[in-house]
Amino acid sequence: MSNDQIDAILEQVLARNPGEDEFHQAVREVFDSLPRVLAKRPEYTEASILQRLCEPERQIIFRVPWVDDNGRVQINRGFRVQFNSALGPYKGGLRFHPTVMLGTVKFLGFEQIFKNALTGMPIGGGKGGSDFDPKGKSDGEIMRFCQSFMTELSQHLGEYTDVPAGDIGVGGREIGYLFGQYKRMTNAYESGVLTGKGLTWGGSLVRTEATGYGTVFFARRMLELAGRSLDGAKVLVSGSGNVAIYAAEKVKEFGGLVVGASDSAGSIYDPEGIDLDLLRDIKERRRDRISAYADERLGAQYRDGRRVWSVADETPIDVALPCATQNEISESDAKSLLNGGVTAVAEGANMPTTPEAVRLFRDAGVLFAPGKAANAGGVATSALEMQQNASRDSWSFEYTEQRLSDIMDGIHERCAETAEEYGTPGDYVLGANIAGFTRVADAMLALGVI
Ligand SMILES: NC(=O)c1ccc[n+]([C@@H]2O[C@H](COP(=O)([O-])OP(=O)(O)OC[C@H]3O[C@@H](n4cnc5c(N)ncnc54)[C@H](O)[C@@H]3O)[C@@H](O)[C@H]2O)c1
Repeated sequence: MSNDQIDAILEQVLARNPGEDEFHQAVREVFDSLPRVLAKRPEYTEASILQRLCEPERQIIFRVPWVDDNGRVQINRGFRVQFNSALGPYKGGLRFHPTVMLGTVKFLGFEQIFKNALTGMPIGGGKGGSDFDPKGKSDGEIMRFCQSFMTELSQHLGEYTDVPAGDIGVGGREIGYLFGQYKRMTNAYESGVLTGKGLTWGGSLVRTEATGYGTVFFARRMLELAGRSLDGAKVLVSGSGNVAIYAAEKVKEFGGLVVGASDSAGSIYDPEGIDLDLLRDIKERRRDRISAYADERLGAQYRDGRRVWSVADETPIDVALPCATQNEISESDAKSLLNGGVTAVAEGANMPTTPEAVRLFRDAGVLFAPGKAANAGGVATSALEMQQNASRDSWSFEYTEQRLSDIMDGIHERCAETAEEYGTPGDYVLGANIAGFTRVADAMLALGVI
């Protein structure tokens, strides 16, 4: 397939999905990596694999009515995009955040197809969520919302059909309420229908830590191959949620110093290294803003409205781990990081680096691990949770963490080898896109035109 033909398909995808900028960005980024593989494998073009990949198998949009603590009826919108099931049941998280719209869910679902393929496990790609904002809601409101959301969604799920998990705004508490309502709606204790469950009711050890830990396992391997290490490295982590906290924890275990973190209101700089117990207490228990950290920790600064990457304007930084949300490293943030001496970036979040920033990093020779490879540890451990549920078993922390570490090394090898095979050694973006794409495309070819 020529570059012109690829561009023409891209134009069709953009025209068919107007206004979905993040979805456009995700598709464009994958397409950019594909000319060489499409030239080598004409059967993908003959079977219209690209066009089929960009059209979700099913998209569900539904009303979510619920009653708030003042007795008022509230309405939110729910989504589930079942994108591609060539490799297994749809698998991907649910995001509850006021910015969620169809294009957000489609971008995340599209990324998820390739990420899940890269893990080597039998899982397809999907994603869901709602524009519901959990911030400032009571437990009762969260529960009523989750119950209403699941009342509709339950019709479309099943351990062999579609298996959601958490994402931004959906943690253990929400998964509990969602699972409870699913159980009630179906009169079945179908553990394998949701992952991220509590440890006493079917969850897997290490699932909570998996995305953050996995990102750091990937970064460690990438640095190792370049003759470097996390030991003694100065690191910035964005966000202070699930992925950020456990990424920071693993960096510390490997001898790195995490000096910055953030939330959507601002960032903190702590030259002595972030006190993770304090951060976790503020974020996980008190559900407070990150500014509280600087109030309670001597020597730490709070930077209202500023991204954590601005810390690199003041002190040298070796590694950046964006773990908050999409497009959170702009071109000027990338310049700050480069001026601060950053040599490696690993994406814990999905698509956190804008295309302009990715270009700057690649031109500067920064080791760059794209999210669909670096943050695949979460979904991989979800697949391990499904395995444990299917065999009515539960594994130890050490065993599960070792499996996660092996899976991340495997993903790293797959990306590195593919980049090498296609003549761009060290290009993890191209390696991840092609390795993920070929695994799904081959399965789609085998399954016929469906
Ligand atoms: N949880 C998982 O297993 C998992 C797996 C793969 C990828 N991811 C991705 O990782 C990212 C974080 O997810 P999470 O599960 O940690 O969610 P979370 O809700 O636990 O945490 C999100 C964090 O990001 C911060 N944040 C949100 N919007 C922001 C903004 N505009 N600017 C700065 N900070 C902002 C929040 O304050 C919070 O600290 C998302 O991109 C998600 O899709 C999560």
